[in-house]
Amino acid sequence: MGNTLADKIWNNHLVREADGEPDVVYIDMHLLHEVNTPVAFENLRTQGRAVRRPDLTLGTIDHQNPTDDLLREMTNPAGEAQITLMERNCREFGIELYSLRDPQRGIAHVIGPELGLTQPGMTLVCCDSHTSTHGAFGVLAFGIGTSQVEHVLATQTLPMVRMKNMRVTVDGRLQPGVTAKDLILEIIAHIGTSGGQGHVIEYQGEAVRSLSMEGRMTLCNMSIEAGARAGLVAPDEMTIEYLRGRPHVPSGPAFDEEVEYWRTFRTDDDAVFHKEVRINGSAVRPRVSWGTTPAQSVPLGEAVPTPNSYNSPVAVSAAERALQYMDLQPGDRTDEIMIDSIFIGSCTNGRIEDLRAVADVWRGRKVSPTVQVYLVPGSEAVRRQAVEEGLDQVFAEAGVELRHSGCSMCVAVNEDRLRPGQRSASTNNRNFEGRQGQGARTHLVSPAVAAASAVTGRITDPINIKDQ
Ligand SMILES: CC(C)[C@H](C(=O)O)[C@@H](O)C(=O)O
Ligand code: SF4
Repeated sequence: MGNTLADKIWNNHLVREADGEPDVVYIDMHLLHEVNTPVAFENLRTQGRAVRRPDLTLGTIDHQNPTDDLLREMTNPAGEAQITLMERNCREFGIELYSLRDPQRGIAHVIGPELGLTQPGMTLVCCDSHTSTHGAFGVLAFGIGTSQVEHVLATQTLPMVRMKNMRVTVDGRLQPGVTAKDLILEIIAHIGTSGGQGHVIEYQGEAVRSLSMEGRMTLCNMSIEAGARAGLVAPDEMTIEYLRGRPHVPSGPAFDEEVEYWRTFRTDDDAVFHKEVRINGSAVRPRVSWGTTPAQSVPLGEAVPTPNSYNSPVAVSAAERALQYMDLQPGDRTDEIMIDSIFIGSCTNGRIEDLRAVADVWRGRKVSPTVQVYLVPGSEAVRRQAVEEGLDQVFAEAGVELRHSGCSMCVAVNEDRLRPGQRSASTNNRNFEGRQGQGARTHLVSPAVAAASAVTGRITDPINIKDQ
C-alpha cells in the first residue's frame, strides 16, 4: 500500500519511534510571534538552555502592533510589553526577529511563504493555530502550544502522535467570482467544525489544482476551523514557480536539485485515507457566515436558516444562540444584512491577490460613507507590492487608507477592534462571539464580497453591484 503525502513527510522526519510512545519528529522551520512565546523563553532561561537551531527559527511581530502608524506611541500597554519582551528574547537567544518597523515584518503565515522559508517536504511549526496555511506548499505545518515551543526551541524536535489522513477532493472548477474562501466555507459547512479532528486534510481535485498559491493558502489556513491539525496541497508547477527566486530558496543548479526533491512529495495512487470527502467545485457559490462558527454559513443571497433545520439538539441550540448574538431572524435574506464595518486582511485573505480582488471591485467606485473600512495587508511586502501596482491609488480614490500589516481586527487583542454592536463583513477566519471586539458581529466573506459590501453598506455579491 502506498503512502500519503503527509506520511511521507512524517516518515522523512522521524527521529525516534517506539511502541506506545509518541513519535519524535524533526522540525525544519520554527516561526515565532510575540503572543504565546514568553513563557517558553522564560523556561529556557531558568534552565540555562540555549536555542538549538537559531538558524531554523525566525520571529515576527504581528498580533499586537498598530496598523495605522508604526512610528507612533502604542496605546496598548500589554501589547507593547509583549513586543519589547519578544525583542529581548530574540536578541538574547540569537534569533532573527522582524520587529515593529522592519520592512520584512508581517503575519507569520504570510511572510514564511513570501520569503521562501516554506518549502515542499518540510515540517514547520509556529505557536499559532493557523500555521496550517503553509501546507499549501506541501509542508506539514501545524500550530503548537507554549510548552511545545519550548521543546522545539531547545531540541529542534517535537514528540507527536501521528496524524490521521483525510482527503477532500474538489471536482470541477470554481465558477468565476467564486474564491478559495467560499470553497473552504462550503467545506466547513459540509464537514462541520470538528469534521477534520485528529486529521491532516489533503486537498485534491481539479478545483484545487487550478487555485493560485494564494488561494491554496486560504484553503489550508482554514483547515483548522474544520478541526483538522493541518492542511496540505501537493506541490506542482505552480508551487515551483511561486518559490523560484525567493530569498531563502536556492538558485541555479541547486534550485533544480531542490525541485527534483520537491516533486517526490505527492500521495501515491494506492494510498488509503482514514476519511474521504468529495465536493462539487462547480456548484460552490460566494458564501457568507450568519452565525458564530465558521460552519454556520450559506450561499450569499440565501436566507438565514431556521434552527430547527438542524437535526441534533446541540446544533439547534447553537443556532438559536448564534442568531441571538448576531441579532438575526431565521428567514432573513443574507444579501439584505446591513453592515457598518469591513475588515479586509488576516492570514486568510491578506495577500496581494486579495488586495487585487478588492481593487477590481473598487476601481471607479466609492466606499459608502456609513461604512468604516480596515484594509490591512498581511505583510509589509504585500503593502509595498500593492503600492508598486498602484492599488493604493485605487483604494485612496475609493476613500480607503491602506494600513500597515498585522493581525489587526482579525483578533482584537490589539488596538484595532470593533465597538459593541457593530456588524462587519470580514475576510478573516473566525466569527466567534467577541472575536473582533466585545459584542461585535462578524460575517465571514471573501475579499471581493467584503469590497462590494463596503460600497453598498449591505452584504453584497460583486456580481450584483453593477446593477446599483
Ligand atoms: C493569538 C494566537 C495564539 C491565536 C491562534 O493560535 O490562532 C490567534 O492567532 C488566533 O487566530 O486566534
Ligand atoms: S491574522 Fe488572525 S488568524 Fe491569522 S494569526 Fe493573526 S490573529 Fe491568528
